[in-house]
Amino acid sequence: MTIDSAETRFHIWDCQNLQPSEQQMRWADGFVLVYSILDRQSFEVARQQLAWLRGGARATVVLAGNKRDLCHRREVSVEEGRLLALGSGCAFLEVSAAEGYHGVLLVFRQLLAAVQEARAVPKRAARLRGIVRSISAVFGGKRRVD
Ligand SMILES: Nc1nc2c(ncn2[C@@H]2O[C@H](COP(=O)(O)OP(=O)(O)OP(=O)(O)O)[C@@H](O)[C@H]2O)c(=O)[nH]1
Repeated sequence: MTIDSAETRFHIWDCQNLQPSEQQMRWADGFVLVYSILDRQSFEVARQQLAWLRGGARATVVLAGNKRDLCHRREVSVEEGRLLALGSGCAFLEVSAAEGYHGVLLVFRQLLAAVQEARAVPKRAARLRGIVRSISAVFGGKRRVD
């Protein structure tokens, strides 16, 4: 897939179970949780999965409400989806997989951005520690910064 003129290859593991296995958790850089906006039960499943994913590993997640083309039959409001994502600190989109590939492309673009952001945060923290250490060395401070 070409995103911002860079070629990005996604390997997708379609996970049907309620919780990903340990192997899937180790394998994945990020997760897309999809529910149908016509089906409240699928939203509740996504809520459970999100709680589980956000619990231990602080996984990178994008929440996607699908079938937006059928919004006259909607059971889950856009606000509910947005609120769930907001409370879990993940990205959120409503899309329609039936109306061409653009919505799906947006989901994967969001996922890539979230994964890149998650990877950048520890690097930024490490850089900051490096700067603080340098300052401590210059001023001969004894304070440890780990
Ligand atoms: N109208 C509409 N139909 C959709 C959309 N996305 C999927 N569908 C339809 O919903 C049905 C289920 O789609 P699947 O792709 O099989 O969904 P799934 O969740 O992977 O299903 P499983 O393989 O059983 O887990 C199919 O008939 C699709 O054509 C959408 O955005 N809009």
